Amino acid sequence: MKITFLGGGNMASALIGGMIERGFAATDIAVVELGEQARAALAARFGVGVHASLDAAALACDVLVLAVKPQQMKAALAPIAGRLQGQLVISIAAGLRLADLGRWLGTPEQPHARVVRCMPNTPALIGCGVTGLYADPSVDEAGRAAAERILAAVGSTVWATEEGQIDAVTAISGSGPAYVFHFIEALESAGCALGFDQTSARRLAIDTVLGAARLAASAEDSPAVLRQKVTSKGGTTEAALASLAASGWHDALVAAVRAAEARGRALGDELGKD
Ligand SMILES: NC(=O)C1=CN([C@@H]2O[C@H](COP(=O)(O)OP(=O)(O)OC[C@H]3O[C@@H](n4cnc5c(N)ncnc54)[C@H](O)[C@@H]3O)[C@@H](O)[C@H]2O)C=CC1
Ligand SMILES: O=C(O)[C@@H]1CCC=N1
Repeated sequence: MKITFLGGGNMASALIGGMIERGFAATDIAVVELGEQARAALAARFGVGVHASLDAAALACDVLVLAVKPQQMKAALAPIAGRLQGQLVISIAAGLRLADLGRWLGTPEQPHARVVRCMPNTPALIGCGVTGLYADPSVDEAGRAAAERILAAVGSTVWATEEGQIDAVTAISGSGPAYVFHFIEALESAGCALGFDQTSARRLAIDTVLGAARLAASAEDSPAVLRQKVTSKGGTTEAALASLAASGWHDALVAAVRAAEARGRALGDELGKD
């Protein structure tokens, strides 16, 4: 399976790194990237083929992964509109809808329908991603299996039953690593405020998140039960959780995820108008 990435930035690098780690051949992967330095870095880091434009060589693939920013997508696809020959297209762009991508990839009379909309996340780089997928109903079983094979190489996968759920996946797990990194930053600052040097505070913060996530993933207990097991009556955790509750932490996070989902839908509305 020959795979071409359109756009070789953060997310494409995370996917390519994870795929190669899991046994995909670098010689089966090509990247179309505008930035000269980025192209050189991708070739040196992963050994993949690089192209400055979506020329015929880059288009000679089975799967085209769309990995430019949503705002860059329409212009990036203009040179190939109507030129695809049945390739499976996988879009990882936030917000952009299948109907609009199909129009931009094909012609107004004949949109390209063989498109799967996906939302991975950056831990894909170390094989620990999670991706939501939704396929246009016309995508056949082989197309779904190909998309699944690529994304499952870099983490777990969840198929959505309707396209709108991809905006929710974007808000939960696509953007989610940023929420967790922000949490780590805050725990690290607290460690520094309580007298640790930054290196030690960071170690305490990161290993706490890592250990708790691994425990949550492996234990039979729910996260709520695991939390209760840490929280001794009249103890330190209870004091911390009461302080978090008083500051509206839980509702603030739910509101943040809702804001991300709304932004995804708004991006689809704004950019799909063209
Ligand atoms: N960063 C993240 O955590 C995630 C990002 N995404 C989606 O992935 C997509 C890419 O995001 P990032 O990698 O973060 O952005 P990025 O800005 O790091 O990468 C985009 C790359 O595309 C290149 N590019 C722009 N126009 C081009 C064109 N016409 N031809 C070839 N290359 C072109 C840019 O030079 C840049 O290197 C976005 O649509 C985003 O919504 C999805 C999941 C997570
Ligand atoms: O912030 C964004 O729009 C992209 C989509 C999910 C993660 N990063």
